[in-house]
Amino acid sequence: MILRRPRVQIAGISTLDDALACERAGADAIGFTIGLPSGPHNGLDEAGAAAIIRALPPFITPVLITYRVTAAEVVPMCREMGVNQVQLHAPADPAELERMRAAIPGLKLILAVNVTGPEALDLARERAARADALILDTYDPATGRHGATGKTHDWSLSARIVEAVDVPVILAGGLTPANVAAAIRRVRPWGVDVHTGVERPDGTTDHDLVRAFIAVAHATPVPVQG
Ligand SMILES: O=C(O)c1ccccc1N[C@@H]1O[C@H](COP(=O)(O)O)[C@@H](O)[C@H]1O
Repeated sequence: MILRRPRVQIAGISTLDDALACERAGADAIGFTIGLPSGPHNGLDEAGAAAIIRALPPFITPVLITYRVTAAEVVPMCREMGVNQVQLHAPADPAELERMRAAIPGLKLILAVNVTGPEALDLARERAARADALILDTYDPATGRHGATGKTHDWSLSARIVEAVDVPVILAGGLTPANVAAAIRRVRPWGVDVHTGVERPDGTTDHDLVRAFIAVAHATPVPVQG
């Protein structure tokens, strides 16, 4: 059995200092949340994200995380930010996904699946057919929200989704330095992603938590599928 370390994304990054701290800690990707119903995260817009991305060193991937789902909205955001990896957190029409692919060379589409129950399996299979990767996140019925809930979901369902689809699966939702090893061992995802679990109560990114999260994730290898 071939083992390798899971990929790690840190989401909700809004300053160059935080982005460089994630890179130094070994993050593979940095998620910039733009186009959310709740408005800019820490005031970050496309221009601010573009300035951070231009200042990054090589070998770390910037990702646009958004609820926007039309090519008319997403393509200009990608071009302004200089990204070709997009994480969509709302259902997108297949034709819109194709328009995005036609407009952004080398586009990687990461489609979110909210693991609300067994019905998530069929939804995951359906979305995997149009995605380059899936991200499994938590839906919080108390707020009607998903994304940055800081809450975990049923990892046994996430593990079943990993087994059921042929695309990389990223586990998200309530991960922290304290639970990420157990999550990786239970779900065996291609990667993990965290926002709330590495933030301070004031919403700023805690570099010590970032370093701890990445160190634990890297110390918990996963079997290579296929
Ligand atoms: O990060 C956000 O602010 C966000 C907002 C809306 C949709 C998705 C968002 N981010 C994604 O949510 C996961 C889980 O967040 P958490 O770790 O439970 O706080 C995060 O990893 C992002 O991919």
